[in-house]
Amino acid sequence: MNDYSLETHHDTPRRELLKRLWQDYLRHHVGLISIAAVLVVIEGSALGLLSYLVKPMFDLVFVEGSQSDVVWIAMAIFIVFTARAVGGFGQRVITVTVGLRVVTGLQKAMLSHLIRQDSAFYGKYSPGALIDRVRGDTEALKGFASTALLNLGRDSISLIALLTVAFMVDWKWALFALFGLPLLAFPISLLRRLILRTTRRSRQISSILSMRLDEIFHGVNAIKQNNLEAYEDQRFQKEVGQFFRFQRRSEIGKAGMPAMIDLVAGFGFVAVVIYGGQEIIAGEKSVGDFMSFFTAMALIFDPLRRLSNISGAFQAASASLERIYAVLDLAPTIKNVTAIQPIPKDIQHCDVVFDNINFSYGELSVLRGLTLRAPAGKMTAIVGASGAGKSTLFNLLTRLIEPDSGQVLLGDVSTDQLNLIELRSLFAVVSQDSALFDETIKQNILLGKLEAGEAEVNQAATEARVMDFTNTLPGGLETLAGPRGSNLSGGQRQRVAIARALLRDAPILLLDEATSALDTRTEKLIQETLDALARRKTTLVIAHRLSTVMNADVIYVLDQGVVVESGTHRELLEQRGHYYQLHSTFS
Ligand SMILES: Nc1ncnc2c1ncn2[C@@H]1O[C@H](COP(=O)(O)OP(=O)(O)OP(=O)(O)O)[C@@H](O)[C@H]1O
Repeated sequence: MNDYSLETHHDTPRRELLKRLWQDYLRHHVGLISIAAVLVVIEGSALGLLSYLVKPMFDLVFVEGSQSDVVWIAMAIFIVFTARAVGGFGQRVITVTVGLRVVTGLQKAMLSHLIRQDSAFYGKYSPGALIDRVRGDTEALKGFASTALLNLGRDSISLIALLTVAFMVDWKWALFALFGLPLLAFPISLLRRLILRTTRRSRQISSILSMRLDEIFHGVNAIKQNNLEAYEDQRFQKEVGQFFRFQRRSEIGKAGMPAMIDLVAGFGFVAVVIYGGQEIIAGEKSVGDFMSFFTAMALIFDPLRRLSNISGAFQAASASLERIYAVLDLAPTIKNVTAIQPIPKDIQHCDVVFDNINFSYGELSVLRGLTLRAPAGKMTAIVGASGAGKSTLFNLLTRLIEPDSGQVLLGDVSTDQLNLIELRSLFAVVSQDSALFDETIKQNILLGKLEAGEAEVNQAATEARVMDFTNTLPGGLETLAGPRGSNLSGGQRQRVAIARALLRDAPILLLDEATSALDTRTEKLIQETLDALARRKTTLVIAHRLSTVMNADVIYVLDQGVVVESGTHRELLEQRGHYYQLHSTFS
């Protein structure tokens, strides 16, 4: 049983995550990374060379006053700076490019993975929370990839070069300056744990915030009509407060690392000034020695601070990486079997059969041993009280969900033996939720058949009475439908969805309350089109308004997940049972 969990597994070693990231994404950019590595060496060594040049500058130029040495030292310093500029620029461009490619690659992979998840998964996670994973977590990773990795290469090389110079000048001074660093191991490991823990929590809360915003913006009218502004405000403020607290603790942890390095550096410097100062006074060391050493040490602590920062940034990034791989590791339950059966050639002559279906949403039993047959090329209606399980039948047919037991058949082939894409291409669906996108009305219709020509679109739009209202719009069919079709009325949205289904021209038509939002006149006109279509296609209709199903060849009445009656309109009325009661109530 798939529980569709996106919980992260904190016991997965973070090294494993990095290894996967390398194999899946970074490995492909190994050429660019190698060039960046060379540039890193150039940029990183420049600081070492610079501090090395301080010694001749002091001893030969400032102390001895040698004019001839000024020129080569100045030239050398210029070359060092130029090399550093070129290396730094090239390295940055490459690292940022690789970072962006990794992040956009992850975003693409996450979306194509998520879009193929079972629809039950979307019942568990809100759009806002998923948007936050795809955008927020990958962005968090990008911050690490492009700045931290950039520093990692350059600063490690700088550190090595500068340490070499410091030890070359005087190894004892160098040890004095650095003696406190090993003492930092323990507090730093504590800080790293703090950062990881707090970042994990702040990423979780960030998902909740995105979900909340998504709900608020989608439901803004309901919020206003129910005077819920203050309630939503307070709830959001409380959650933002939590986010603030965890994020701040994480940032404090990150800031703590370089601060500790600074503190230890201070003690080291004091020790060198006292000890080295004595040696210079005694004439054992030159001022140039001291200045060269001092420059190297002063320059060491900058990269060292940044490197210690990386460790914190890595902890933060790994919290996002865990969340990204939790998505990429999720496997859908509804997928193709290994031995796929071909779609029956005579699909238009195949009955649609639900054979002894049991289905439940978790604990809620929805269908209980339901059996019904929708004859090929005929119109079958399914009626019954709200919540009886009618729409669930359509979801089973299109394999958005799977039965707990029993079979859905097309002719004598079980739908779970067919290729999912081929199976779904057999249906044109108009559902209660006529999903429209923020594109033009025409583009929304075209989603039924992307390759359709102008004439086909116009015909579908005319038959679905879309033209009736687009003719009065300045943009006509090119008018934008707005986010989720919000620029159109409920009835207009339904007409666009019907036009899309007509254009699709699939062998099986599924209409779930397809005309419920239309005025009586338009409904009657569209009903004629749909009735004509139903004569050529296998059609299943769900409707509360019984007037729309009176002409159906067979009507099934559902009650609490089972078929309680079936027959034509006339036969069912004569039975004086459930259908008769429904009919009397609504007419
Ligand atoms: N995604 C879901 N998760 C959990 N329960 C669900 C889900 N979708 C539907 N249900 C439940 O399953 C039952 C059947 O729902 P279904 O949508 O099939 O009913 P219906 O007969 O089409 O109702 P209506 O006429 O109101 O559209 C209902 O009790 C509903 O609450």
